Formats: sequence, structure tokens, C-alpha cells
Amino acid sequence: MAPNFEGKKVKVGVLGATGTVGQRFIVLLSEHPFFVLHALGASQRSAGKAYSKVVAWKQVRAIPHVVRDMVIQECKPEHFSECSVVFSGLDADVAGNIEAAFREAELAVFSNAKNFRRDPHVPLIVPLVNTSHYSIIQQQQQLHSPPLKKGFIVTNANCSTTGFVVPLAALEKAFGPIESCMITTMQAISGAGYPGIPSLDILDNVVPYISGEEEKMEWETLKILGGISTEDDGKKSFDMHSKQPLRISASCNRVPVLEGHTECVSVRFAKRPPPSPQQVREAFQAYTSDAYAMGCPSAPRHTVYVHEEPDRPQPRLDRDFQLGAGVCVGRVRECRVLDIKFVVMANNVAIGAATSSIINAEFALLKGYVA
Ligand SMILES: NC(=O)C1=CN([C@@H]2O[C@H](COP(=O)(O)OP(=O)(O)OC[C@H]3O[C@@H](n4cnc5c(N)ncnc54)[C@H](OP(=O)(O)O)[C@@H]3O)[C@@H](O)[C@H]2O)C=CC1
Ligand SMILES: N[C@@H](CC(=O)OP(=O)(O)O)C(=O)O
Repeated sequence: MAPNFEGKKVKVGVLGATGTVGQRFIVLLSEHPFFVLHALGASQRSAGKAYSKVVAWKQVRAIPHVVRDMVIQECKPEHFSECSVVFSGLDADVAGNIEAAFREAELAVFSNAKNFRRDPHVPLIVPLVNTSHYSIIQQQQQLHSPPLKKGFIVTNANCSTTGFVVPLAALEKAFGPIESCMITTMQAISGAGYPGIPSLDILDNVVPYISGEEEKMEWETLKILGGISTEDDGKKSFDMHSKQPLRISASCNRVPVLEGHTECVSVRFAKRPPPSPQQVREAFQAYTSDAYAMGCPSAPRHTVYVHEEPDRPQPRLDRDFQLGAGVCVGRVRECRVLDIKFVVMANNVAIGAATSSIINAEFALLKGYVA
């Protein structure tokens, strides 16, 4: 049972509030049991204007009343001084310096951008998988110059990484290390932001290239699924799954779907003989997250929902299940080259972006990391 924050909700800001991910943050935070929207930030183009006047609103529901007339600020910490937490949906070209400035101003920053994912002291947290990585935050604060009392950065993963790392975590929990993994993605156009890909490039078409995406999937997975090692002097580092090397090969494609990344995954287990498809299905069904157990209100009840129908999951039918906060798998079957193959579908703007950051912040608050 989650605690009740009514009457003392935590004031939060959203950086990049006008963007694709920023709009998701606004929808989810406008009626949140722990957090209350207090400040919005975007570029100089938008600053100084009312939110509803500048945003190219693309959500199905109307702009929440609470932000319609809120004046957008430049992304400078002094405009967010009453907030304890900021969520960042900033363009990666500017996210690095801005997020660092907010951390230095002693705010807790929950970011979707790629800039700090490879930082050795910043956790890369998919909240349905590796909340244990919060333990590195104290080191991040101690090693900062000057040392920090409250400020930190937590990142979430690339949206395609998020989709397939959740079932992988379920499999490793049940059957031990995975040795190798092949993934082919079919990624929605909302993943490229707004206005994103020109309609003449994507309609009636598949684009077999997304810049930097394959490298991110192959690297981020190791940081997320690996543990944290502690040296004799107490210094912590991410072990990158090095005790049991995991080989990953990703191929990424853009397809004319609005929301929901679909991925075909094949895995080979270290354990011989490998589990059967039925054992794999049961392991997916049994997998639950610490975030859900802790009472994070945005964490899904079904972390991995297993479809038995032969033609599911599908993005159009399944992306809103549990508000897009879990992942859906189906077609679990034997692979004649590796061991097991399946399809996973994850909502790229929900668990692939804003929802992950929000669950991360809920968990941090419940664990006492947010002061
Ligand atoms: N879309 C997705 O599925 C996912 C996206 N991400 C990541 O999340 C981040 C946001 O993505 P997305 O919402 O798609 O991007 P958008 O392009 O839709 O939005 C970008 C936001 O950044 C703001 N911005 C741009 N330049 C500046 C600046 N100089 N100073 C301050 N703010 C600025 C924009 O404000 P303005 O309107 O004023 O220009 C806008 O609010 C990116 O880092 C992306 O890689 C991560 C996972 C999934
Ligand atoms: N590249 C992803 C979305 C994204 O922005 O990823 P990242 O946060 O890793 O830059 C997509 O196009 O679907």
C-alpha cells in the first residue's frame, strides 16, 4: 500500500515540456498521487508564453487544465527553485548541460535523454528491472565537485532497449545468464519526436536505419542487466554483465506505426539444456518488479503480459494496456538457431520514456532518495 501524499505532494518541473515525451509527462503528472506540476521549461522559442499557446498538442485527451495557462520558463534552475524533482524530455543536443546545471542546483533529475546514460556514476534504470542500481547515487553525489547533498541524475533507457530488456531480465531471473541475443525492431514514428520523419519518407515504407539505435541497444542492455561491483576501497562500478559475457546483435527499422515499438527477439541461454517455450511463458508470467511491490502507483500489475493468441502483441491493439506501463510478449516458441524466440511490444512514449521516469521518481521518493 503506497503512502498518501495528499496535501503534501512534491512539486515537480518538466523540462522539454512541449515535446513528444514532455506532453506525456504532463498528462501523467497532471493527476498524480505523489507529484504536482509546478513549473514547465522549453526552449527560448517557447519561454515567456502560455503553454497552450505554443505547444503542438498531439495527445488524445485535452491539455490538462492545470498547465493551460502556465507560463513556460527557460530551462534554468532559478525558475525551478521551488521544485524538488525535474523530469527531462529535452532534446539530446541540449540535455547534457541543462541537466548537469539542475543537478548542481541540488534537484533530482529524471531524464529520458541519452547524454548521461554512459556516465560511470549515473544509474541507467528501467524501473521494471534494475532499481537496485539506485545504490550508486551516493557515489555520484560524493564525487561531484562540489559534493552534492540532494542533487542527482537518474536516466532511463532508450525506448527499444526498454522493451526487450524487461523480458530478458525475467529470463535471467528464472534460468540464469543469457549468452547471446538477436533482435530486430519495428519502431514507431513517435520515437523520432515531432515533427519527426517526413510523411513522404515513412508512408508506404520501412526505413532500415535509425541513427545510433543499434549501438545503444547493445550497450545499454549490458549496463542494465549487469550488477554493481564494489572494490576494496568501497568504490562502486557497473560490471556490464562481464562475469557472463552477453553478445547482442540488434537491427533497427522505422515503420509507419504511430506508437508502440515491436521487436522480434531470439535468445540462447548459458544453461543446457535450455528451458522449453512453456517454461519461458511461465517465467514471463511470474516476473514482477520491485517497483510494483514497493507500491509505486504507476508500476504495472503485469510486468510482462503474455499473449496466447498467435497474432499478438500488436501495437494498435496492445499499446494502451495498463496505460502502456508494462510490456506485452507473444509467439513464444523454439528457435532453430538459438534456443527460444518471441515477440515483444512496448509503448515507446510510455514505459519507453515518460512512464519509466515517473516510476523511477516514485521509487526514489518511497526509498527516501528525494529530499
Ligand atoms: N519519443 C520517444 O519515444 C523517446 C524519446 N526519448 C528522448 O527524450 C528526449 C525528448 O524526445 P522527444 O520528446 O521525442 O523530442 P521533441 O523534439 O518532441 O521535443 C524536444 C523538447 O526539447 C525542447 N528544446 C529543444 N531545444 C531546446 C533548448 N535549446 N533549450 C531548452 N529546451 C529545448 C523543445 O522545446 P521547444 O518546443 O521550445 O522547441 C521540446 O520541448 C530526447 O532526448 C529523446 O531522445 C527517449 C525515449 C523515447
Ligand atoms: N531513438 C528512439 C527514441 C529515442 O529518442 O531514443 P534515445 O532516447 O535513446 O535517444 C526512436 O527513434 O524510436
